[in-house]
Amino acid sequence: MATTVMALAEKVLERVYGTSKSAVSVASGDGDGEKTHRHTHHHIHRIKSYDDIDDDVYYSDEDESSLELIQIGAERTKNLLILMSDTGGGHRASAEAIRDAFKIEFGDKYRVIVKDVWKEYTGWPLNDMERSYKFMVKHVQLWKVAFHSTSPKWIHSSYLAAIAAYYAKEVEAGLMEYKPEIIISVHPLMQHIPLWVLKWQELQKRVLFVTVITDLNTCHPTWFHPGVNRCYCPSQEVAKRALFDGLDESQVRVFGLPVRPSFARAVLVKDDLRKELEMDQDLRAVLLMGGGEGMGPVKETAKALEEFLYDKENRKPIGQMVVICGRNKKLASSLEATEWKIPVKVRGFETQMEKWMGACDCIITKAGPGTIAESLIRSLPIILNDYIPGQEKGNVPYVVENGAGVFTRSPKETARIVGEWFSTKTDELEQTSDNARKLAQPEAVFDIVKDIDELSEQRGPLANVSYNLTSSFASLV
Ligand SMILES: CCCCCCCC/C=C\CCCCCCCC(=O)OC[C@H](CO[C@@H]1O[C@H](CO)[C@H](O)[C@H](O)[C@H]1O)OC(=O)CCCCCCC/C=C\CCCCCCCC
Ligand SMILES: O=c1ccn([C@@H]2O[C@H](COP(=O)(O)OP(=O)(O)O)[C@@H](O)[C@H]2O)c(=O)[nH]1
Repeated sequence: MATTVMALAEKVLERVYGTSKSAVSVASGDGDGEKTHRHTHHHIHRIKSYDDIDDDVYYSDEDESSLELIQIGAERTKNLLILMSDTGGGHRASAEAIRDAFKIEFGDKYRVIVKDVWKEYTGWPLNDMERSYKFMVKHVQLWKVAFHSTSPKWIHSSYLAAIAAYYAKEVEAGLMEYKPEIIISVHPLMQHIPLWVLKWQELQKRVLFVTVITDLNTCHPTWFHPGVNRCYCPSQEVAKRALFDGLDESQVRVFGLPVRPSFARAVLVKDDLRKELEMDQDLRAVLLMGGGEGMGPVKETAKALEEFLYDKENRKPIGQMVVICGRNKKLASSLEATEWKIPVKVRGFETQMEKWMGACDCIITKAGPGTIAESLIRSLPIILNDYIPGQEKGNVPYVVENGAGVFTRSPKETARIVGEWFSTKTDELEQTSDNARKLAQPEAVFDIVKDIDELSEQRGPLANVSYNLTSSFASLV
């Protein structure tokens, strides 16, 4: 069934593009006024941005139909496009981790661009995924049904083929804008359509396409596409699923979930961090958060913590709390307006998560894979207080069975555990922290970028071929 759908999808694309490839026009118009306008705009932007950022290459664009690239110098910067979407905060965090690791390891060898091609190049509903996703995860039953009902290959392939029929040209325009020699997808819905576009444009052999999975366990099968050059799995559990779903062993690598190098490489001293972040120097600290969107029972948990971290008899706090609300502004302003009996820091979206984690002694969070992987690197014992059905469900046993934390949905129970960790059960806190450290994979992002570089080097001169735009993307405009 799935093979039939794939074949159908290709037929759909063939229909979309028509019989002649020159019909795949970015700037020449296709009869659809609005779309043509959008394409033309992108094209102009593309030429501008390339001139702006590239010192080594020059483009001649007097005639848009014969875009040429003239290469100067032997070592040329390679274009690498990372496809992500802000559905949650984890995909962007992983994309940025990969971008930063490329910079650290390879300097200017790669020009890395992080893009949400759906948002920038397509229309509804794809360009509004963030909002739709937020709505769906708020109504968990809806998300549960959507997640599980789209798991069979033939179902999600059909949906994606239908979307491809409508938006493949736009996606292609998005890819063309950056002329990537390497594409990295860090999102479950960014394999199929870009790969179909590459295949149809006969670029599949020239452009390296890899997937970096950002779910630790029960991920959606859309992550697994047999057409990728590599599929980086963060855990053995995910690798097993990839093999089960038809990927070959040669395609699969297990290095861990990519976490920003600022977590892995920075030497952070708790006392210094607390001074910098204006926290109490002596009290143990708990970090409370709910992913990039500030989801889950954050407010209730903060209130319960206030009770359990306050010694009523001696009228003094036994701990302090940091609440990071992410993009949830309503939550932040509500917590900021509260008076607390213990020292509390309320923050919005923080860009230096490694510092806040480094300054604390344990963390309470929903089971987001990014936050979990980062907490492990900082050796933070984890209390998971929620999970999104489907992709995050498996993160709970991943943490609990490895002794790196506990799971409870009850704010009171959560606060009780923290209260004990900070008073009578400090040994348990230490032991859980040790277990977390053992599970951490701080070097994962570097292993991933080195492997991609190796793959790209193995292709050798092929990179030049793919950059010969007259024979690839440019021949299509
Ligand atoms: C026959 C029954 C029909 C049932 C109705 C289904 C209608 C289809 C509607 C929605 C599609 C749902 C897609 C499910 C696949 C999702 C795969 C997946 O794992 O997605 C996860 C990501 C979010 O990333 C995760 O975030 C977590 C934290 O929040 C965590 O960080 C984790 O690590 C991340 O992986 O979800 C998405 O990006 C999904 C966005 C869906 C928004 C839906 C908007 C509507 C857009 C398009 C409609 C058509 C979609 C077709 C999709 C095709 C098949 C899957
Ligand atoms: O204020 C914030 C809140 C969250 N994050 C990051 O957002 C990501 C959240 O990813 P996760 O997979 O945990 O959950 P999601 O937000 O995708 O649901 C992690 O890297 C966090 O460090 C951040 O940088 N600043």
